[in-house]
Amino acid sequence: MTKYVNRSGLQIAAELADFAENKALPGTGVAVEAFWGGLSQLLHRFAPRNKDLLAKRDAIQAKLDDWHKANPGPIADMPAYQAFLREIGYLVPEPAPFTIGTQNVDPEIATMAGPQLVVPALNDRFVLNAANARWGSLYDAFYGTDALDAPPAKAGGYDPARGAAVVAVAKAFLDEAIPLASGKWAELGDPSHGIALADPAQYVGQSEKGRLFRHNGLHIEVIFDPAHPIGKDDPSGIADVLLESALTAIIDLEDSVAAVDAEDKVLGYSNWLGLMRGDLDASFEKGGKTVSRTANPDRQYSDGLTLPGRSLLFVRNVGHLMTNSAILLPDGSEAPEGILDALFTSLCAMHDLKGLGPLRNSRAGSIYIVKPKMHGPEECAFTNDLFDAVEDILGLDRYTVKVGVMDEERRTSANLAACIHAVRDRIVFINTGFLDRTGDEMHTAMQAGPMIRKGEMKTSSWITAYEARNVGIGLSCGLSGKAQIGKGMWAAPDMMADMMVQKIGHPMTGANTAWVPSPTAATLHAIHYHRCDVFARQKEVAALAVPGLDPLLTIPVAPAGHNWSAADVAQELENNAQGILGYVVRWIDQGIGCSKVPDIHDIGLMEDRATLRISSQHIANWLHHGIATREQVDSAFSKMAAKVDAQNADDPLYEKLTPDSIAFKAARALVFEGLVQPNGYTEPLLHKYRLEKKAAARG
Ligand SMILES: CC(=O)SCCNC(=O)CCNC(=O)[C@H](O)C(C)(C)COP(=O)(O)OP(=O)(O)OC[C@H]1O[C@@H](n2cnc3c(N)ncnc32)[C@H](O)[C@@H]1OP(=O)(O)O
Ligand SMILES: O=CC(=O)O
Ligand SMILES: [Mg+2]
Repeated sequence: MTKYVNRSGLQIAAELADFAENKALPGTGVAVEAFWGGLSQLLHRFAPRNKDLLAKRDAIQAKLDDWHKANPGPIADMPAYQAFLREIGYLVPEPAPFTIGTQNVDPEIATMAGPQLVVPALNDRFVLNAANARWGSLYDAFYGTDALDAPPAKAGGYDPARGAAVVAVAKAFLDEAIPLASGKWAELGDPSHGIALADPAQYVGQSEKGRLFRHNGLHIEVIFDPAHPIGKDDPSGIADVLLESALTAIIDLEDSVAAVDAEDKVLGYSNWLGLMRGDLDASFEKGGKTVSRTANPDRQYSDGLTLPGRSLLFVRNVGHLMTNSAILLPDGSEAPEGILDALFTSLCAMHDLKGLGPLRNSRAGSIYIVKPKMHGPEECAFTNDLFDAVEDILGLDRYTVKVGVMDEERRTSANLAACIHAVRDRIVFINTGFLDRTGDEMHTAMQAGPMIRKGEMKTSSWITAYEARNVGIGLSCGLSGKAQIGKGMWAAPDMMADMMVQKIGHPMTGANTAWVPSPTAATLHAIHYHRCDVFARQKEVAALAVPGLDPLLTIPVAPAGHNWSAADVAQELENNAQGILGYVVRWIDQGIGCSKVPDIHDIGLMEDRATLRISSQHIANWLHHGIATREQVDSAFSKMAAKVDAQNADDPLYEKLTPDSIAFKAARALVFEGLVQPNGYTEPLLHKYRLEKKAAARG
């Protein structure tokens, strides 16, 4: 049972009060009483408005459901459909042309182009790794992944044949990014005689063993060390090639975490505080040894040049939907979690702004918050007002708190310019969160008919229009040079060869960042920003026509006469059921919010709340429209439960899925109650069953 203490009329979980009063507030200049008083007023002012916005979502969805019931199937009369959407306030008027006015933005966001890493906030080992992923070894990234087109490493230590292939491909990359005046990097001899570059201006400086170069705004450090095991066999003593990789990273309190109560929230906030101070550390067992990890210092080069040693960090708050028992309002109800996140994560970031710890995050003096799952401009305006109020409580200058708007709900995509306008003086990114967006696409048109298969979504017309509109509208609102236009996650963490082929498509669209799931993926994806000059590309893309609403609003309902075979249906159900079970069992039983789960083809896919939203809504949709029966769905769940058990056989903490296990019930509920989940979200059921599991574990 949560123990509460009373502060300014609120019931605050004791561990959260302790965190605030003894860890987060000291040094910030914000007095304890003023903080709790401010929070009390903040909740008084914003909790009812938050509730109204959620009620509006439900009211709109109910009208959409009725409309689709009356007009089943794909949209036959687009003008009539759009008129209806305007009438119910789903589509709102476009703002007059405008340019965002955001100030004090760090260059990693405004003027540089490179990968963005996302990491679950509750995992200290991973978040430190993410902060340090600003620089990554290209040799390691090729050696350890299928991005290298060479036979796998032979067992038993370093494989020299694979190593040679790594060196060859890394040097070929150097020939592309920092060509020599004559010859190839593979032919470079003793570097002490100097390295003549085709463009000498690319040389930036040197460190003890490294030579530092720059291309397309990104740094490359070539390490020369003839005493190193790799360098000693290299004709010029090159031991490694380091790439500036994850320019920015998002410490995620949302899609990738399981945070259901004060205990979990305090863990997430503590890790964020440690990162903002620069004194977070983590110890863990790896390869039979205890490893300690801390945040890397900045990097020093000749002539006093200092480069950031860490990714510039954002924190992703939760959206407007959930409440959390960490704080109870005077009427005993739970406080909206997004309001808590806004205040607590901003407070923690003051340790960075005030330089209270050993390291700095934002050199420009900003706090970077990603806000997910907002539906339309009114909800963006709510966030803007909320951040104003947070700044007032904490004594921060107006617009210190910046916002990244996830374009991941359909009502936001359809009114994107108005959404940007609502936060125009604090916006630092728009990003296509296509995973949540796909879930919302399905739920919005749930009543229209059976959806196309999950695998076909990525090529359907709405998603193409959505991606292109996001860039086009972002450019027309003046984001280039001031803010990020971002692309979504590469959700196949082990498929790096495919990523190398496909993900260059992201910078080519004019996006100056895109999400990657791991530091290794960040280093490999960085290559794409050497191959594509994004800011030049943005100028070309700005001249292209932006797709209109018609393709965006074309719903992915299967045309009449679809004829999926019994085998197609079984495969679709089993694939979704496997993803759901594999993800949910670790979420509910172990509190792991992001997992790599093998799909039906045994490809490990990143699963999180957003991919769960897709899979659960897809089955719910096919069930609702009679493409599958309850019995078929249950049989897919039973079959896949055995498979998921086998996949987890090596995990000593794993508990098998049985019909009575809480995790299995949660997975079934996500599908069988999927139709009535708000906007098809997974959080309400995930939280309910995780809390049940935690209570059961406490006895
Ligand atoms: C829809 C959306 O919202 S997408 C955004 C949310 N998704 C995410 O944030 C994905 C983040 N990624 C992850 O959580 C993980 O990469 C997973 C779950 C996909 C795979 O995790 P694992 O199976 O443990 O990965 P794997 O075994 O290949 O690698 C683990 C190593 O990589 C590191 N690593 C993996 N992912 C990350 C990451 N995102 N950030 C930092 N380090 C990471 C780990 O620290 C670990 O290294 P260590 O042993 O030195 O500490
Ligand atoms: O948050 C990202 C998404 O794709 O959803
Ligand atoms: Mg999302």
